[in-house]
Amino acid sequence: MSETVAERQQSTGEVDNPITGIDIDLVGVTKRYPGQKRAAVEPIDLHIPAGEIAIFIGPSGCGKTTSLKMINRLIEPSGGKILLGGEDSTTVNENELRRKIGYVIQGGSLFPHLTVADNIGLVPGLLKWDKKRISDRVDELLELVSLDPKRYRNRYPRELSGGQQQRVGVARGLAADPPVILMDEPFGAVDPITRQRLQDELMSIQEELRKTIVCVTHDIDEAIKLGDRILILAEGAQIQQYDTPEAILAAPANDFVADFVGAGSSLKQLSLSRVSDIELSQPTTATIGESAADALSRAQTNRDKAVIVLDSRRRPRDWVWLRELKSQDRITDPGDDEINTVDRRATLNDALDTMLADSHAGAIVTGRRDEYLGVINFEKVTEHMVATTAQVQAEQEESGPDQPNGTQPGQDQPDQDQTGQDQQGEPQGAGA
Ligand SMILES: Nc1ncnc2c1ncn2[C@@H]1O[C@H](COP(=O)(O)OP(=O)(O)OP(=O)(O)O)[C@@H](O)[C@H]1O
Repeated sequence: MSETVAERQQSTGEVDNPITGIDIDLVGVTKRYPGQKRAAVEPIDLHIPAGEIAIFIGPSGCGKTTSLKMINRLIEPSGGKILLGGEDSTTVNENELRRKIGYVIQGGSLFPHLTVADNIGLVPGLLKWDKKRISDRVDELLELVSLDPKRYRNRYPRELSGGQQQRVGVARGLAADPPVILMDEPFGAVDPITRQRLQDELMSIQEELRKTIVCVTHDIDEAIKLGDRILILAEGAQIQQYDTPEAILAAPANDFVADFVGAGSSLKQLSLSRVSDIELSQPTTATIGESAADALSRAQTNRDKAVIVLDSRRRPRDWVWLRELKSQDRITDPGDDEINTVDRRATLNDALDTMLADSHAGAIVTGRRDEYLGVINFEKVTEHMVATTAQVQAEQEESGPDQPNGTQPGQDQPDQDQTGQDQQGEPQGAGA
């Protein structure tokens, strides 16, 4: 199995933030629902290292959600053991489980009659934190998920957009600072651009907090983008492959995986390229409140056609054409309007999507806590993609046509039973 970012950082000592997550181990875990002929989860062995994001993916009904929910005992296993940081989860009481595991589901699933603050403060309240501590924690988490506490803490869920509700859902999952976060299709209910922003934010939060995150998704691109490791399951939660996205794309373990990863998996390697691989341009910036004439004159000297407006914490708030500046006295705050940005960890595919939704032929790039970093340009992305495609093709020609089980990534597969029953390749990666 190839090395993950967390492993590399550990072995080289280049650790920015300490890991706050804990190991999760499934040992011979099974689940048979009453009256079920075939077990939903046949014995599964799995090790998820502390500080990593593991993504569960597989066809509908293969047992992803059941496997996830057994980790926080929303579903009781029929057999086997689940260890959290080496401790058997069946010996842990309910409050201790709440403290250890945060849970985030599609749409945020907020309580409609509670404010944002009360939704986020729910678990800390159950854990009997005092009011001041809960209130401070709510503000801290709203900042972390890029919602201004003053503006949002007293709103009700119906007063938020779908993406904002989902952010509050993430904040609620993080509220008691649990080492483990479980996410079930967390970004399934929002439009593609919001989905991409939420994924970026999750990666940014994870870089800071280094929890152990287990996430179920139906979207292979989301799995490739977010996962340190991807677990590909077939019916009965049988492990087909459990490895890094790079390793799975380069060498699918069997036909089932190759088929699941999908046609053009060599091209999918492009979605492994990140915004941070590209040199950013640095157009003129201006700060809210400063003289518009000063900003205009700087932009004209730099031969820029537009200016990026930052707030006092250097977060991008607007991208204005010079003609709009000419009618202004001061650089103004655009208010509630959200600006499209991409995180530096976003994939180039995401960056392209954001550019297409914008009229500037570029996308504003942000780093930790939404801080402005520069602009990624269309030409730079296409140049990089052309170079990467050429490299992937050259590597494929060099390695010849033989792939595991005679399958070439991207090659059309014969009709297969999605249950995996017709597959010849042995499931791999169990207990890896
Ligand atoms: N409460 C239940 N009672 C009986 N069978 C169930 C129950 N919950 C799930 N199952 C069955 O167990 C199997 C696994 O279900 P699970 O929800 O874990 O799959 P999944 O991979 O998450 O599916 P999806 O991607 O469609 O959400 C399915 O065959 C499902 O019908």
